[in-house]
Amino acid sequence: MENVLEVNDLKKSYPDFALDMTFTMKMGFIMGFIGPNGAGKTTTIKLIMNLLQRDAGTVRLFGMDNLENEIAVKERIGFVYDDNHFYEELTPMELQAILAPFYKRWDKQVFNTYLKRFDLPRGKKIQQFSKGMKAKFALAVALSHHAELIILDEPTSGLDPVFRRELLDIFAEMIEDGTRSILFSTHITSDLDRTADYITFINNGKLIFSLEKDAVFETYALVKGSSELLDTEMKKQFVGLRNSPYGFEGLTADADAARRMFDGRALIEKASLEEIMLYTVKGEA
Ligand SMILES: Nc1ncnc2c1ncn2[C@@H]1O[C@H](COP(=O)(O)OP(=O)(O)OP(=O)(O)O)[C@@H](O)[C@H]1O
Repeated sequence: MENVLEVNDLKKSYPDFALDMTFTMKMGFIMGFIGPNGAGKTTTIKLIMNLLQRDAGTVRLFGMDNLENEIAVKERIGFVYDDNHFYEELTPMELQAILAPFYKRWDKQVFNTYLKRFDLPRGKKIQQFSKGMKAKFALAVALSHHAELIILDEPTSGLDPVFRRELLDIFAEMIEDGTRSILFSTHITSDLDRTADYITFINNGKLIFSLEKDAVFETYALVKGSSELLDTEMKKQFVGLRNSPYGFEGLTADADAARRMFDGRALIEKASLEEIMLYTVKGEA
């Protein structure tokens, strides 16, 4: 299966932050890109889009180098970033007139269909749109040139649950025929439980994992038991541990090993993405 995106040893350093990232993404799926504030999600996305100069590494999009073939790859990407700056004094129709010539495959009919579907007034200035309307408008633009890869930096942040759900349903619809992929960053891990096929989790500029969602839940588990069960050797098996009213609660990154080790003496439960993120980042929930 073709990789739509290959990020290899991609590096970028700031005085107190260093990104070093490697992961791949297959065509036809939704990948959720998660990590706490400052993990490097926006930096990675900007490097993929060549909006930021990398220090080292490569990015391949549709099998092509993203720098050597910048125009060709961008033609095939729909991009929504967290603070889209459109000319706000323009209306959607006026903005279309400016944007369309930049894309070989701009499709006025598709754009109009999305404006209608998202209830966006064609003749109203964008500055008069609500936050949710602006998010939908950015999405309409990203979807109107037959992009095969949609990259969105926190598309659901600041949106109400109804709106978020609608957006996620649109994502699911978009990948149905297997010819499009979506990479979207978020803090809202519950959005991913429903929609994502793959989860890429980064922390402090480093990859923690990039896995199929089901594999994440098979790999990680929450273990709950009485404190006497824990010795120093046992403690080493945990990504993070905390005391609970009943003893201890901890996250393991090897659920099978924990089952063997505790052999029925502790409760082993499915960990949510939020718990995986909290324990990994803090060492405790
Ligand atoms: N221009 C810059 N100069 C110096 N440091 C920067 C710059 N841009 C980003 N950083 C640092 O890089 C790190 C990663 O930032 P980034 O915006 O990629 O994180 P993020 O995962 O998108 O965070 P958030 O979820 O808060 O949006 C942060 O520590 C940030 O301070």
